[in-house]
Amino acid sequence: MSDRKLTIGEKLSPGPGVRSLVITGARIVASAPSVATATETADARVADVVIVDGVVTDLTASEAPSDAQVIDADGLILLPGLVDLHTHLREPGREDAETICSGSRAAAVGGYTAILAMANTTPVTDTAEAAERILDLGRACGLVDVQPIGAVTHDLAGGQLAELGLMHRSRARVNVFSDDGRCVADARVMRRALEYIRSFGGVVSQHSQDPALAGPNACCHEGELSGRLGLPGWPAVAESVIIARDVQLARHTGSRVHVAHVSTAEGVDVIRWAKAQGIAVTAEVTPHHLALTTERLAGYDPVFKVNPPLRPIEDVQAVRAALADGTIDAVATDHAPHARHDKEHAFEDAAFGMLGLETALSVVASVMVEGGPCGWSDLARVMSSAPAGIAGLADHGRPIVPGEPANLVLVDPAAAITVDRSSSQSLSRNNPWHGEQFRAAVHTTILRGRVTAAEGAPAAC
Ligand SMILES: NC(=O)N[C@@H](CC(=O)O)C(=O)O
Ligand SMILES: [Zn+2]
Ligand SMILES: [Zn+2]
Repeated sequence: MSDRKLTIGEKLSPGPGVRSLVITGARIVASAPSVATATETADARVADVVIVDGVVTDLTASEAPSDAQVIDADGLILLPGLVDLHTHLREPGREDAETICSGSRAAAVGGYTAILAMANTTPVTDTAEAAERILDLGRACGLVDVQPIGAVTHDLAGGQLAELGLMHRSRARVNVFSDDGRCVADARVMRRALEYIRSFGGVVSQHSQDPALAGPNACCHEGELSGRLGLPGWPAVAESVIIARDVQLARHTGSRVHVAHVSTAEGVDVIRWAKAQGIAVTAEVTPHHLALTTERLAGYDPVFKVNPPLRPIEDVQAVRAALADGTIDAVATDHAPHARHDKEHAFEDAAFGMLGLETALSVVASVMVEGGPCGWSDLARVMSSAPAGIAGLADHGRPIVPGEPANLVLVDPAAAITVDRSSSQSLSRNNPWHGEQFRAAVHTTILRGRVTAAEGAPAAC
């Protein structure tokens, strides 16, 4: 093994001849079982990781090829690369807000090795051709595996089913379907979609929000604060009634439902009940619903306008507890970039959504690990292995052992960082964490043995 340490520049452009990499001295963390254990010290061990041709080949540096490049990971934690079930890239249609490349750069910097691209682009991803195009653009960029999500209904209109089977049988192998941004509100349409995708083990990721209960102008959690601010409110029950309906449809059809961005204690209660019945339901929560409360809206800053809305502390506590006990399976960012001219308006007129890819790990570590109920192995479960399993991504979220693809992230648990929206890789600036300080941060991201980002800088794509 070479004793030459890499400089950042070398990490970012390893050169054509480099086929092997050694990570020395990292604490290797395996994904925990489904309930928070906070036992990361017990189930982690310090070892070296040898990677040849994109695959982990050994856990002893002495077995590394003599020309291997070295990452000194003393003091760092090595996790399986993160997987995001819920990313909005704005290509095609709104490349001023995000492209597949800029979103891929943000994902790599955020520790992600795979992201699922939501279907609400212009045009909508509702055909096999559209899905393959996203797959191909993601591959051309090459910093993260971009897996398209297919729409449930044609043009997200809620009526006619999209080309579910053709999208699944295409090169894109679409497995997750969602009309996100809109709820599949018609129970009959939802039932047909679930019946259809059951044949190939697909899943519907539902934006659970009854449109009649939520109302067309709602933009704030319905409660004391919405009354005080004079903003149209959005009741928690609009979320829980759809989750209740959908878990019954999942049971009836024998098919699989995934609850996108669950945000309420009532929603969590229904999911907990459904899981106890053995119904095939999974759920995700966003970093912002784990960390921020509705009080942030007091200044009418549109950066905090998001769908579903930020909720009161009781809901925040409920989603944290549910993530720790396995009721909520995964963290997903709902990274929703918006151009300035769509976001910088009076609160009621601004677009919904906030950035998330670059800050997710730091936020989740601060809320759930540092002083929270979880260990790093739980974080690996909820941000990597569980979402990979839900989406059916076989090469991600894997244990860090010989024979597995080297899709990895190194985390510095003691890095003091201050978020600066101007240094984001995203083309948009709607970052709700601007100015916030965090302790843990992504250090290096590795996709199939290639360093895709190091210390905040992405590799060339
Ligand atoms: N989350 C948001 O607030 N916005 C999303 C749509 C969505 O997920 O609801 C978007 O596409 O901008
Ligand atoms: Zn949504
Ligand atoms: Zn979304």
